[in-house]
Amino acid sequence: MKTVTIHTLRDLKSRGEKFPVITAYDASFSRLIEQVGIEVVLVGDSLGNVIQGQDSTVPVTMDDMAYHVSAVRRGNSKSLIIADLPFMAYASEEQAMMNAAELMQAGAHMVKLEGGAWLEHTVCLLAERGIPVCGHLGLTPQSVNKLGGYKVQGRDEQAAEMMLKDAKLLEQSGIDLLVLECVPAALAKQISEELSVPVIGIGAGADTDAQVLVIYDMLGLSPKVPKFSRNFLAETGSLEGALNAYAAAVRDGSFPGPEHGF
Ligand SMILES: Nc1nc(=O)c2c([nH]1)NC[C@@H]1CN(c3ccc(C(=O)N[C@@H](CCC(=O)O)C(=O)O)cc3)CN21
Ligand SMILES: CC(C)C(=O)C(=O)O
Ligand SMILES: [Mg+2]
Repeated sequence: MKTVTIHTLRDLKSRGEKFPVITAYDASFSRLIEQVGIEVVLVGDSLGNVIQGQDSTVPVTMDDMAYHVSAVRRGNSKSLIIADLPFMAYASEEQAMMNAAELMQAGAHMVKLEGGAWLEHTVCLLAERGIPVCGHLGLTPQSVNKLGGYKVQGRDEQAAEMMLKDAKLLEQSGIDLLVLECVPAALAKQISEELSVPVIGIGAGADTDAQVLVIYDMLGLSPKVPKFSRNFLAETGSLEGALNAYAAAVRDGSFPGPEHGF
């Protein structure tokens, strides 16, 4: 695999080629991900759940994120590395710039933040300063206490319109990628079609430009695997086989199936 940049991903979208994204938190999995040629690695704040055993991503700190980003970067010199800015690390524009800089200096190529219109100016500031940004709409787990649980978002017409508007505003502000989590497939399809930046889905149907899964979920290691995931280790019997099968299934459109969506 050639070194992946944001331009590689735009080219894939313009050619209609779907690409896989997967989370990693350490150098060993990150090396395997490079070996099988998965274009994008997300150092997700889901590490709160799967590494630390927390019941949400809210307890995850900047120190936690920087530690795992540096490990993932050391294991992989080809994939594009996205790092989640954790809970309250981008509450103000000043904090967003300081903390994004820290994750970029730890080895990330892009930062991700959860939210819509309120992030308009933050995204502009980061983009202007040379930091690529990934947006995240739909189920935004850092707001679980406000949302009242891990629930599908954008079900009624008003919420769907709002999400489309937020997506367009984030694109105008300068995001280079967008994650849509737990949204109805038809809405994710529409947003993917109307944006020129690649849209990555999780529990968002088959018609986004890319898919992402938490690596421990697709290896069957998580105690509570969300319904949008699939156990690729059980199907293949090796870590390398599981990652290869996931990448192939995303690229040929066979994952996700209708049973993985809302
Ligand atoms: N291991 C793990 N996997 C994830 O995908 C994940 C994390 N952790 N932590 C951060 C967020 C939280 N996420 C979650 C967690 C639970 C559900 C869940 O229970 N979903 C229900 C559907 C709810 C509904 O129907 O409204 C499901 O049955 O999958 C979804 C996303 C996704 N992210
Ligand atoms: C589930 C993905 C999109 C994420 O944000 C994470 O792993 O933290
Ligand atoms: Mg996250």
